[in-house]
Amino acid sequence: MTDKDGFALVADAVGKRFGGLRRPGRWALRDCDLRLPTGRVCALVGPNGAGKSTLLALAAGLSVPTEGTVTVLGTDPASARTRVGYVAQDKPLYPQLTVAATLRLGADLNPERWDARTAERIVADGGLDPKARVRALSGGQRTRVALALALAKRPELLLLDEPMADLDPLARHELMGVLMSQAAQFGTTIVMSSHVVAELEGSCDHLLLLGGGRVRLAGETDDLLEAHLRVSGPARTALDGHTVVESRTTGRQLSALIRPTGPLPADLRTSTPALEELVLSYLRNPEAPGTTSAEPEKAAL
Ligand SMILES: Nc1ncnc2c1ncn2[C@@H]1O[C@H](COP(=O)(O)OP(=O)(O)OP(=O)(O)O)[C@@H](O)[C@H]1O
Repeated sequence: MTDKDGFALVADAVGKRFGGLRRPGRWALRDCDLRLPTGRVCALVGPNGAGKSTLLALAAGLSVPTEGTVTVLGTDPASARTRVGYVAQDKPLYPQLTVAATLRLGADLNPERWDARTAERIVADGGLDPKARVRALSGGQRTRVALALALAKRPELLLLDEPMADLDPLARHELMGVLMSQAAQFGTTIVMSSHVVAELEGSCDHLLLLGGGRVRLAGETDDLLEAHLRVSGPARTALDGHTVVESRTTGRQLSALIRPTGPLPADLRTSTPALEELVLSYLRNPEAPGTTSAEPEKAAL
């Protein structure tokens, strides 16, 4: 038993810097520590350039960290590759192949684990002609083929980089349902980056928010929501001692999103924020201190 058992994805002090030794670029990821328990559906959010794709590529074993270690399914990412499904942001496929030939290639590359029925059903549900060439498909149709390949592999960890970005609303709804049923049926861990937070609400039970290459929020969604409060009350109310993520005063009214660290002034009204509101507050306030474990502050209440 190691401290990494029970986790699908672990990052220990991971940093990634692009560029060569002579001209090193900026850090795309820095001091990244995270522990994602097995079986979770994790939303990976953050502004453009935050490091989401970089983290997913490291977990997929397509790139190596400059410092620190990434552990996937208890081993190094390259060794875990057959047990991991990865759909990159640009959904790379062979343009000259037909849809049917693409699925056959998936089956040939994954002889042990291939679930042909799942692949064929996902493609058929999108009304795709198996004889159509990939180059003739729309962006959303290509995404469907890429998701069919990744899901048919029956991965233990599924890494999806903005999988829903170019799907129409019905396709999003349907494929999100397919992902959720895969997670429920096989205990698949899913990490899914997205800019549409509302779409992740209700599906994701874990949240990872990156900002400027660092982890700002990480934990079970319910714990993170419980650790925060939306408060409103008289403008002069002092919030000293509490962690203020965002605060606004309009006339004589104060409204704020905080992580309380003890009892609050009696004249404040409080409510639990929605996930989208929580994420937007952190995105609007890049300097607000994050938390990677909701427990210590809750314990202080
Ligand atoms: N191959 C590369 N070479 C040089 N810099 C890179 C490379 N890939 C990413 N970066 C840089 O690393 C940082 C993180 O990029 P990354 O693509 O991981 O962000 P992201 O959170 O996925 O962004 P987005 O939401 O726009 O997709 C950015 O500053 C980016 O310019």
